[in-house]
Amino acid sequence: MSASQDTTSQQIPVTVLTGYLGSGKTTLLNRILTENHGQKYAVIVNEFGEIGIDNDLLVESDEEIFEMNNGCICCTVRGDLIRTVQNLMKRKGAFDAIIVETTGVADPAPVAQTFFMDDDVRAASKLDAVVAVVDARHVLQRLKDTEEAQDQIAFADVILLNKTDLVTKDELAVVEARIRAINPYAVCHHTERCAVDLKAVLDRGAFDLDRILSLDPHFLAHGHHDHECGPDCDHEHDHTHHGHDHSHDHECGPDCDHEHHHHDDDLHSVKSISLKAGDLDPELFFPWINQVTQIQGPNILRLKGIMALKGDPQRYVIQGVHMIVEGDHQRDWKDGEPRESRLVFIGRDLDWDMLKQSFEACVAQ
Ligand SMILES: Nc1nc2c(ncn2[C@@H]2O[C@H](COP(=O)(O)OP(=O)(O)OP(=O)(O)O)[C@@H](O)[C@H]2O)c(=O)[nH]1
Repeated sequence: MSASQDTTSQQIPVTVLTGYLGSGKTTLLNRILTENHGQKYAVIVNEFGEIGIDNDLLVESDEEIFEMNNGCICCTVRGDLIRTVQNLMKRKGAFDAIIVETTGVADPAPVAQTFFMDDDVRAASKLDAVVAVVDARHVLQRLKDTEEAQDQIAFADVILLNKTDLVTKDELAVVEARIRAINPYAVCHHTERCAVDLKAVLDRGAFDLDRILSLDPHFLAHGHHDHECGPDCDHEHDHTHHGHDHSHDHECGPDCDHEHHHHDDDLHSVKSISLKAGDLDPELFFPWINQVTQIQGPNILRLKGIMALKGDPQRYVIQGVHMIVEGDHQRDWKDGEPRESRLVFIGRDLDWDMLKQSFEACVAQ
């Protein structure tokens, strides 16, 4: 678990661009490539695993995905992407950053994991952020019928809620609430034809342990929201088509950091879970997080957290993708800053009660 400061400066930042078919990825890409920002981008587009037209049209190509050594099917890296990045690296200096546009129906995890997990790729490049373009007009339907649409939102650090010209203000609010229910932590911009300040999209440092918290104002904010959920609560953390339905029979109070439920009629719904505690016992916490990610890894799309470890003057930041967790010290806790441990999971079929209880068992005595 470490993030070397020395290597990061030489690593080329990589932005992974996701979004369902027709959401506006190419529109954004064209904007990035034509705006006058003085940066040179290498763009890797779309075609992973798809057969070239010159190949045998009759053969369905399997995506080339390698399991990591631990054999977990959730932890995969893409051989084709590794080779493409390696080839690009031979032309080092020719560009400042890499953008990978994934296919509209692709699960973004293997692409992100390749940058997160493959040693050679990682030495040369660093994952900057996962950006999802969402079609405001069609996303609600897509969320009902495809898991990929959920995964793309769940995985994102930055979301462009695009095609706002095709929905009313009220419809947009419903769509945004639905997106927030899947991923309350991404920064969300409303756009028409992906018109957004590119600084909001590029060079975000969302996977950079040093910057992860300072740059993302929404990250972890939800864990200590300052509203009170009342009987009329239509807050984003629980939506069903049949009215308000917290699955636990309590009423959310001001410290509610309850799990975030989603529409009943969706496929295995993605939800986010925020956990909060004071100082943790590192002897308990590290074995716990390793165990949780080993057991629940396939269902964990993203995890991020900042930990106060007993006896440790520094904030400890962790993040993960499926079973792979990475962590490092960030900076000293400031005078007067409450030493608080906060951990967020975004995933599918996560057992909130088990996670909460076992997390709280790591609290330092
Ligand atoms: N009305 C409207 N149309 C848009 C907007 N953004 C993009 N489009 C149009 O939507 C269509 C799809 O946009 P693309 O940028 O090609 O979408 P994509 O995600 O690259 O599509 P795939 O490559 O099929 O996955 C194009 O006709 C765009 O001109 C928008 O904000 N409003």
